[in-house]
Amino acid sequence: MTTEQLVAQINKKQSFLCIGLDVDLTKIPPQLLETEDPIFEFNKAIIDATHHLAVAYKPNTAFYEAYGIKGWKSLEKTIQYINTHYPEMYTIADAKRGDIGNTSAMYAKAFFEDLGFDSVTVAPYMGKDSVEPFLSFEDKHTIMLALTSNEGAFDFQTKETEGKELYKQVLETSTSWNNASQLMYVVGATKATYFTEIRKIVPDSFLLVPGVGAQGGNLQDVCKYGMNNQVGLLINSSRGIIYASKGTDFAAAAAASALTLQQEMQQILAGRK
Ligand SMILES: O=C(O)c1cc(=O)[nH]c(=O)n1[C@@H]1O[C@H](COP(=O)(O)O)[C@@H](O)[C@H]1O
Repeated sequence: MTTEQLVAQINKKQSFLCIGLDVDLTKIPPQLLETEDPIFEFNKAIIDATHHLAVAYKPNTAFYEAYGIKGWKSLEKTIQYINTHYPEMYTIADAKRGDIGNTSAMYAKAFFEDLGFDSVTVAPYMGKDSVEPFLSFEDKHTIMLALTSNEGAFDFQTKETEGKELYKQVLETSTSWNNASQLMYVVGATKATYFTEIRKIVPDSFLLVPGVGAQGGNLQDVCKYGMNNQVGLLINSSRGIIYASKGTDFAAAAAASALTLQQEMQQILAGRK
C-alpha cells in the first residue's frame, strides 16, 4: 500500500488507529482453546468486529513465534485473512529485524513477498546496509525504531554522542538513505514531549506510535505535538483493545474499546479544520 492510499483510508475512516494483534493464549477466552487454531479464531473475530474503526493491524511476530510452526501458520492465516477480506487495511509485521545486507534481504522477502505485509518494523543498530534491503521493495514501508516507548529507551537512544542524542542521529542519517521516502519511524506515546524535536527532523514521515492504553501514553499529547498535515500518525493499541473482555463478548468489547479511541481521533481531526 502506498502512503497516499494510507492517508486516503485515514480520511475516509476518520481514524488513525492501529490494532496490535499480540495474542497470548493465556489471555483469550477459554472456549477458543477448544478450536483447531485458537490464535487465528481470536484474530478473525477481532478483525471482523473492528476493521471499520481502524486503518491498520500490527501482529507482533513474537506472539506467534512463541508457539512454533503452529504459531507461524496462525500468523500466515491472519495476514491472508486481512488481505483477502479487508484489502484496504494497512498491515505491519512487528518483527524488529535488521542484519547484514544479504540477511536483511531475506527478512524483507519473508515479510513482504511470502507473507504479504505492507510494512515491517526494523531495528537500526546495524546501520544503512542493514536497512536499505527492506527499502528496495516498491510500495512497502520500513518502520525503523527511533525513540521507543519503554524505560530502556533512555539507556542508549537519548544519550548524546558528538553533542547529539542518538535517536536524532538515527533519524537524520536515515533521511539520506536510498528510498528514504519509504521509511516510517517508531516513537513511543510515552515520549510525547519529544515529538516537537522529532518533527523538526522528519516533518513529513509517518510515525508508528505504540504505548497508549496499557503503557500509559496519552493520545491528546501525541497528536498535539506529533501530527502533521497528512496526520502522519498511526496510533497502536494492543492489550487495551484485544483483551477488553475475556468472556464470550470479547470481540464486541474490543470493538467498544476501539470505538472510544476512534471517536477521540475523529474529534481531534475535526478540531484541525
Ligand atoms: O515497534 C513496536 O510496535 C513497539 C515499539 C515500542 O517502542 N514500544 C512498543 O510497545 N512496541 C510494540 O507495540 C505493542 C504495544 O502493546 P500494548 O502495550 O499492549 O498496547 C507491542 O507489540 C510492542 O512490542
